[in-house]
Amino acid sequence: MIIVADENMPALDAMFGGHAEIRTYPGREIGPDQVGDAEILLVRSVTRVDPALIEAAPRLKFVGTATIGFDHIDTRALEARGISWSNAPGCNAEAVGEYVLTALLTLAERLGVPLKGRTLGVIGAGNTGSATAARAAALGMRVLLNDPPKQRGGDPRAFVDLGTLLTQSDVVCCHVPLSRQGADATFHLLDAARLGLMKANAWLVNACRGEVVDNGALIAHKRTHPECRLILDVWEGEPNPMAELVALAEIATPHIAGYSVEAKLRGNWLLLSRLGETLALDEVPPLTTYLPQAAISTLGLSAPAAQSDLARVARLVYDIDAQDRRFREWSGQVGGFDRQRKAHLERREFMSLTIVGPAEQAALWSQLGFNTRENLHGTGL
Ligand SMILES: NC(=O)C1=CN([C@@H]2O[C@H](COP(=O)(O)OP(=O)(O)OC[C@H]3O[C@@H](n4cnc5c(N)ncnc54)[C@H](O)[C@@H]3O)[C@@H](O)[C@H]2O)C=CC1
Ligand SMILES: O=C(O)C(=O)[C@H](O)COP(=O)(O)O
Repeated sequence: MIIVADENMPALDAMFGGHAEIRTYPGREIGPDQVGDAEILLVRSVTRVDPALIEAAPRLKFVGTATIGFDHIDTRALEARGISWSNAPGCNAEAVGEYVLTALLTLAERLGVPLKGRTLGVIGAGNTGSATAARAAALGMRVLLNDPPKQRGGDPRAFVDLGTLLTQSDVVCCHVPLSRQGADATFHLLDAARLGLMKANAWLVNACRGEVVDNGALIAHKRTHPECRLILDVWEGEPNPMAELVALAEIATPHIAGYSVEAKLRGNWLLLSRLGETLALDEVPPLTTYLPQAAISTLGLSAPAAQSDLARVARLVYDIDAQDRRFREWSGQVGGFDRQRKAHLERREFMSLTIVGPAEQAALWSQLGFNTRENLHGTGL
């Protein structure tokens, strides 16, 4: 069995090595010339699985993308050839929720504002949107959800229309897939007119796909609404984002909101689970088999944490300021965006850190995603 895979997928040998021959390439370079005898193709979001690639792979049985988004895959062309495919739903939901939470806490600290009592609007209440919503609610934020497909499907949560969300939210977070057709198409969902509905000092977070927000219109909006704050992880025209927009963002990162160690391994592992029969696996080892020990695993708190303490702890796990600085240093250099992604700061999920602290805040830490156990003495470690 021959597997062609993106070289940026971790633990490929540990997971698939015993069952197949693995050939790896940089994701953007996987094309017709690399897949001639591939039976399984494992990719991430930067490989375009289009008709030309599919035609060049006569032995292809399965395409797996270790991501949630699959706008880079021509699923109709695969289905027409009878090739099965899978994405990895939910693999990076916690990572994205934690990225957004860390970014919000960091920006709030810079501006000296409380988050509690503010309204956060989530556009797209699926896995990543729900993970973000849960953390915002734990901070005491009022959460609004907009998701017409889920609302039509009978999801019992309370939803609002997009106009209501945009006019009422202090923070607007985008968590939709990129789609270009149909009633729910998201390409330029936030165009000039919709950006104009936001409060003048609203914060906008885009951690889904750059093209969901009209980046040119966003630049114009920010120029006329300097109080608006931007947290941007994704960009139109990746890997060449508009330098002007990078400079206007408060927090700018190179499409790594979903890049925790756990999320990347989970994405591969979900594909391994899908391939059990094809690879004749007796069993799929649990994900923990592949997880390294976190460098810092326990943190003791001697007093209830204020918002500034939450920010410090979040950044102990993931130093988003450092990621932002690095991105700006490299921004504009040829190949800089992809180099930044490859050399992104290693980041564990909050669950890798056990918080030992006052009992009254155990529920808060747990809702934010951390591991918790009560401080038995009530006064610290
Ligand atoms: N920056 C990063 O590293 C990451 C980016 N993403 C992006 O975020 C997207 C969302 O990820 P998940 O939450 O895991 O996907 P999901 O499929 O669980 O949720 C997406 C939600 O958006 C809703 N939706 C679709 N069209 C909509 C519209 N027009 N308006 C409002 N809601 C709409 C869907 O009904 C669904 O509930 C992915 O498709 C991917 O493009 C995901 C993970 C990491
Ligand atoms: O899951 C998704 O969808 C994402 O956006 C990925 O986290 C992006 O990572 P790469 O696939 O581009 O490495």
